Amino acid sequence: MASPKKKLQGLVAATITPMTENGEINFSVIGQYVDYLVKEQGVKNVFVNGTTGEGLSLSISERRRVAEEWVTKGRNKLDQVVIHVGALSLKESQELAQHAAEIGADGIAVIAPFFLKPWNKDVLINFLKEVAAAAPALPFYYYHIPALTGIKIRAEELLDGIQDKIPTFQGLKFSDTDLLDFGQCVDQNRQRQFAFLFGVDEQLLSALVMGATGAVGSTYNYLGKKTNQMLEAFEQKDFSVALNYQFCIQRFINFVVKLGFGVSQTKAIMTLVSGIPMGPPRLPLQKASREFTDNAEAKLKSLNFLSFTSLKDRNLEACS
Ligand SMILES: CC(=O)N[C@@H]([C@@H](O)[C@H](O)[C@H](O)CO)[C@@H](O)CC(=O)C(=O)O
Repeated sequence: MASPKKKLQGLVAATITPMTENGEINFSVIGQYVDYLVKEQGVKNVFVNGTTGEGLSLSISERRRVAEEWVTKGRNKLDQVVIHVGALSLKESQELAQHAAEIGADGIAVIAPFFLKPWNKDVLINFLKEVAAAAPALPFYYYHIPALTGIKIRAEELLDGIQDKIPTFQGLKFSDTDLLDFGQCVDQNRQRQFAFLFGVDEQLLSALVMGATGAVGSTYNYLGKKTNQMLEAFEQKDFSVALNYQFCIQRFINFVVKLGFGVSQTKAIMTLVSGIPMGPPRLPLQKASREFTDNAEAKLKSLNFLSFTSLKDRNLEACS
């Protein structure tokens, strides 16, 4: 059985794949990106080539190179680099899993194949098992994101007996709002040392109450520091302070969701906050509009998530 150096916990940034204006991957900024996450956001774990990283829009060779760059640039800086290796083709998924092991990644994650779909839990487990077997020394995480895959098999059901089939199974990345399902995953597996990583950033506090051991998300790229303050307050059992942080984060996410929020907009916000050019997304996604970026910038400033340019910008919704 795979035994990770230590359990994956705390915040995990779902990394963006930086691109140039002509649509090529901009590998040259990944080193700077690692330093930014560690030094400015206090985030030392990354989840590479997932939804935010447009993993399914990259070629297999691009995915391999992106994974290599994160592992190389993250060495001695990041705690864990988990590579998402899910694909529609089992063979491609296995190739990526094996590659992740070869380059020294700390874990692999897999989504359910979503075109020709597994029609029940056993079929899905069989698919995951075959992928996991290609990297038998790496911790394996199931990436549950039913709104995007369309696979509605409950995570609770999937976890039932999963280690008998997949001995390297180490945890769940749960990107869904069904807290009954999430809570039952935790409750029914209390004797096991699984990582329960929540993936809906705006609801993380509720998931912590349910027993989440960590979180993977897009906003930890630029709101990692604020979210870490929430985690600390929760640890200290200072629940009203933790709630204030969550509400503050929600105010921003709620604002951008109303404008239309997704991977493209995450790229624009991260460029704005970090100063590292993330570039446009790849088709079929469209670049975020100038109007979106201007509005997001004003909101970030008013919430105190970005430094003020002048005192008159201040207002009362600022979060401390
Ligand atoms: C659908 C989606 O992209 N969800 C994000 C969240 O971090 C999301 O952006 C955030 O909760 C804001 O809604 C993550 O769960 C995705 C993720 O972890 C990934 O990129 O693999």
